[in-house]
Amino acid sequence: MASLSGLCSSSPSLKPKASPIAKPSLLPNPSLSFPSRSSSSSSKVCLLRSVAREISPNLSTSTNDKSPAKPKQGLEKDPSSLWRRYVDWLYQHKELGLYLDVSRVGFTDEFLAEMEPRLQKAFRDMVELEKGAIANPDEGRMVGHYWLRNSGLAPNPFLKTQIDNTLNAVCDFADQVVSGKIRAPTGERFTQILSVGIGGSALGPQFVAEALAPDNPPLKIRFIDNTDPAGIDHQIAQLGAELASTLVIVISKSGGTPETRNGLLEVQKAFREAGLEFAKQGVAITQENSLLDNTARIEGWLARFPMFDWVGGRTSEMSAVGLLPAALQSIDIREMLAGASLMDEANRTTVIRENPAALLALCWYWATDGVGSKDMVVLPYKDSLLLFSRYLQQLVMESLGKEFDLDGNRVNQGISVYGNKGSTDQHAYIQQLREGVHNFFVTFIEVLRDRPPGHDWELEPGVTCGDYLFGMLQGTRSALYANDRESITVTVQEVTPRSVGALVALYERAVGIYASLVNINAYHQPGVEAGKKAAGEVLALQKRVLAVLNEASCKEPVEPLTLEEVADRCHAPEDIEMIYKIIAHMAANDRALIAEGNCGSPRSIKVFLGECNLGELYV
Ligand SMILES: O=P(O)(O)OC[C@H]1O[C@](O)(CO)[C@@H](O)[C@@H]1O
Repeated sequence: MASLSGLCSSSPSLKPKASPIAKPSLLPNPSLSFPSRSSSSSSKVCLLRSVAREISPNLSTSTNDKSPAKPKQGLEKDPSSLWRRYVDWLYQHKELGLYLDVSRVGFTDEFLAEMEPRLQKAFRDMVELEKGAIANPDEGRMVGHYWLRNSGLAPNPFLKTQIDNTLNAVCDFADQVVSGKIRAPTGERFTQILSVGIGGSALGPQFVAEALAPDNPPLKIRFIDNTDPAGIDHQIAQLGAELASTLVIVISKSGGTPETRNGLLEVQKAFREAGLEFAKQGVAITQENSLLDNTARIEGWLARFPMFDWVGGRTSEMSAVGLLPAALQSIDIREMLAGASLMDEANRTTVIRENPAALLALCWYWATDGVGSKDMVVLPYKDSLLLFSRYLQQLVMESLGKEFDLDGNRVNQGISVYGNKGSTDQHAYIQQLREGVHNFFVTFIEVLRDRPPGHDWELEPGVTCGDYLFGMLQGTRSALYANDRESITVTVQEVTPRSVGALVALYERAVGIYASLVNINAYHQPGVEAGKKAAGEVLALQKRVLAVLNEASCKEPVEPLTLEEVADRCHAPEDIEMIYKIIAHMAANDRALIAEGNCGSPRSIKVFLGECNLGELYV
């Protein structure tokens, strides 16, 4: 395309073919304190262990008398009743070292009784789903992410073999890359991974890398997860000469997501400019015969791994999507799968208080009145879990945020999720949570192990840095509860592949159960299509605008057009605002576009191209 310049640019560099019109610049006018002494400086007592008990199937003895139909009263504040509630409801998964505390959510016996049959229906739905029912009716698809960590559950031997073969292929390939058997074309080992993907094809790998990658992984990972050219340039620039030893993993279930395609094209251009052969460093993870798969096959990329039709993007962390990047960072993916599988097993019981995912779903329903009336604030008190809330944002909101229920009723369901990490957020928005608008419930994620053994020290007598983090969590939980703000606490011993696998599985199942409680399809995302379609229409309109301008700019003399004239000639008078935005955007990016008038008053603008005869390019 010809050189470009334009609207709102201070230095229009183009020479319009012929124009009597002056071209003025169109730049717009412009403490918590802790006791410092402790009798024991190295208390190793595990409070949770000391109160954990074998869970009995009896229902709660809570004294609150609320039901979903009634407005909520204040929460239980009597310390001994609260302690009893804590002990009664504490869920423990011994093998996973995972605890779930729902005592600071004020659900009542009446609520439980009301929800019991609905939860039993949800359990039956999950059984059917795991057996291979078309649990995603709109797309006519099975929903099989649970089979990924226990291929024996797959509804037929063909799928089981597909899962096993893919896992073996991922492990083999990762082993060969890490050991140096597979090398970059220069003969060096691969040192970097550049992952290109978006949404479910990025968020899981990002979360897991942040949570589990060792300090010095054999391959370091970075991500292109947008079509922001500056962001892409930044990632490529950061790789510098290491582009030659970078494995580029392009991940897209559909194989046709525009942002991912753009990322790939940009990376391929960088390879060309560096004199590198992309195909020898490219890996595709996508559905068989997708556009991406065909491209990778025809161009002879280094490797291809399958995505399955029955795995959704947001539940794909245990497929090749999540496993390959993790294995290349030497994260133990079989442990991740084992953690997820153990959690799945726990979530198959029909005894509510022994089923952690059901407990979560129940609490979500209680806290949000089953209509998303409150937001879920996720606060991991561990830096490495920073991206858990972002990961959950897609998992929960893309799954539950639906206009219609399964019977076609308009329900506008969903639960908003946000969060960052504690105690950092203490100094950002906890003020509002404690005292401001009461439109949320909190999920604390607690990690008992502060540091690897042998590294801890007391920065003041009896108190370590991790004790402060612990204190901040407990203090925030208590302070919120004192002001009737409900919270759930999920506790794990350590951040390990096993516990991360378990966390992913816990939330995947909670979303499935909750979806059943509110009778929606959690496995499609029709709302996303509207935005994608509209974006396509904007780009099509941009091409029409360019074609119209090209024609007017090829006249002698050049015919500058008002926005109304452009819109009329595009046969799109109703799109005049979008046309203005298109022109402003192109002008801001030095495209071959000259505009006169005042940027701030669109009616005064007249626009033409700095060059004509761009021919058929825009048609
Ligand atoms: O893996 P794909 O097909 O590129 O899709 C990426 C993401 O786009 C969506 O389809 C819609 O945003 C997500 O569900 C998905 O995770």
